[in-house]
Amino acid sequence: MAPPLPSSLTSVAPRGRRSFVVMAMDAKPTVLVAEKLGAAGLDLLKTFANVDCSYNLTQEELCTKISLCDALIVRSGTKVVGRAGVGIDNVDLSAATEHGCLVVNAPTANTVAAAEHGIALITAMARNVAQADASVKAGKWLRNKYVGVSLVGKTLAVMGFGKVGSEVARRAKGLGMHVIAHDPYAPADRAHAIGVDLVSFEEAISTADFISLHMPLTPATSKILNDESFAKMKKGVRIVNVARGGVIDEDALVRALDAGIVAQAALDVFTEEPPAKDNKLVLHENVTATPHLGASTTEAQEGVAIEIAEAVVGALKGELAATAVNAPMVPAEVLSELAPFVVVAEKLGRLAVQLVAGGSGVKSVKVTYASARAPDDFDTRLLRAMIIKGLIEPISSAFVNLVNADFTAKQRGLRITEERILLDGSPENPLEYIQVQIANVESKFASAISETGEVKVEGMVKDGKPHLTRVGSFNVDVSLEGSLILCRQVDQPGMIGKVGSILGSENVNVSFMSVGRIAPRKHAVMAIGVDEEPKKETLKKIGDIPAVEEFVFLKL
Ligand SMILES: NC(=O)C1=CN([C@@H]2O[C@H](COP(=O)(O)OP(=O)(O)OC[C@H]3O[C@@H](n4cnc5c(N)ncnc54)[C@H](O)[C@@H]3O)[C@@H](O)[C@H]2O)C=CC1
Ligand SMILES: O=C(O)C(=O)COP(=O)(O)O
Repeated sequence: MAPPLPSSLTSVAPRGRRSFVVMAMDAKPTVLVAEKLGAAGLDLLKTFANVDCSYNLTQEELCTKISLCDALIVRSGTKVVGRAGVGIDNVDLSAATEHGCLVVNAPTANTVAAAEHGIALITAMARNVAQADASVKAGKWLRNKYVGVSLVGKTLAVMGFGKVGSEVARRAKGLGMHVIAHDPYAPADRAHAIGVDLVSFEEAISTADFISLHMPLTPATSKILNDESFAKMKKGVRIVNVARGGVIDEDALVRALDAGIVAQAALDVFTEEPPAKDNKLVLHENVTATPHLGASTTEAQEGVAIEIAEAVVGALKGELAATAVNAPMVPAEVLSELAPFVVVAEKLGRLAVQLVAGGSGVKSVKVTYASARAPDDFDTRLLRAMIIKGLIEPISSAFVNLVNADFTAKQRGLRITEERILLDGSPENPLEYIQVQIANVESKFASAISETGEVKVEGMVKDGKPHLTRVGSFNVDVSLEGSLILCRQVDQPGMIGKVGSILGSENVNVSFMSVGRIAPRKHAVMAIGVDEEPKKETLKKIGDIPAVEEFVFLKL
């Protein structure tokens, strides 16, 4: 599991309301399990949370209950988040993302079960097992009617060479089938390693005796088997679907079955589940149907229950779930390495936006990462999300986290451009410094405007702590903790003492102080870290010191 991150990063509860997967660290969280989940997973959840198992809820009941819960676990029968299975097509991901709600799934524990069911359907279909069984039970003995076809030497096209598809391919090889696969995104060497050739869509569907579907349902795969594709298939082809009903145009399949293009189909999934009683496909004599049983083995359900329970508990504890569907996957090593920079990133965002006085709005932000690492070795998504959080939260009621940062920025018309500066030095350290610049704005603190006209702040990690190292064109060095007073003054002796004594007399503790200047006896910028927020009158006293030209108070 990934190490805990600062809770500001992983917390996915919109302010003032509880959410599906939320870090309510104060009380024991409540997990609503809305569909049947294996006992092992429930036990695991109970070690950490209150578990409410409420099945068959109406939409209204579900909505009422969700508002009181911290996490929700569903399977495929629910329209609404931890998905105890692979397919997340029953979760409105954009709505979840928009509300900063983390969606996690259990992507691996039912893979073998789904692959085994695919193989079961291929073999059962080839030998008419379901139809023959029904006829024997009806008192018939139709040995000639149910002559089947052999699998050995036949070509199987696996459409979607992912987790399930590759396991089906491996098993079909064991049955003596010639296996080809179509998957525009799968690495060819992974296919070659098990003796499978990756081919084009056209080649796969036109040369196969059996076609087995294992791709996710996406806009690109919706009804990918349709009248046009059936027309290109070998007469007598057999189709298996344990992926999602929507990848087949079901009316077109009925037509292809009636026309004899498709000899048989074996379907575990349907566009509408359960299908209507008079569904022509289900009732077709050459179709074998199962009620979405791909993941339904005792072993898979136990595995899925544990996988989702671990993911939900991890998310509730503030760990970034490795199986998060709508947040960038950040490997554990990268997470722990970047953790201190995550704080710098958020604080720089907060500082930069508080320095803005007006102008054409905060629209264009440039982030520069200076690192000795090659750009390919350095993933900035996490840092970018935190800068966005820092930029947006002080000026809005929005709650920004890793899940919804990019979305929220886009929605607010905030354009973030990223640049990397490749430094000489040791790539062991992921990052030297981060710089945040906001263009086309005026600043409350004129000295924060750089030579090129942007509000500019720069920070780095020193001794594991976040530091502000540059404001505008002034170098400073102040730890980014508590709050900050930035003050520009004429560079002359006694200034630190004067400001320090005003703060001291008002019982405001100074945690850090640093002065940066362009040249001796000209202008200097003093950065003062304070533990308490000074009263307005105290700040006014600082402003009234004759040598002080401008100052600003900033909350970190
Ligand atoms: N019937 C059941 O109970 C179960 C169904 N499933 C379903 O099986 C499907 C596959 O699951 P996994 O293998 O775990 O997913 P996966 O993500 O590991 O594999 C999907 C593969 O499809 C490929 N793909 C995407 N677009 C494609 C396209 N246009 N043409 C061809 N390939 C394309 C991807 O590159 C990927 O390799 C999913 O739809 C999942 O929901 C999974 C488990 C149980
Ligand atoms: O994991 C998947 O994608 C499945 O289709 C399994 O669905 P289920 O959890 O059995 O309702």
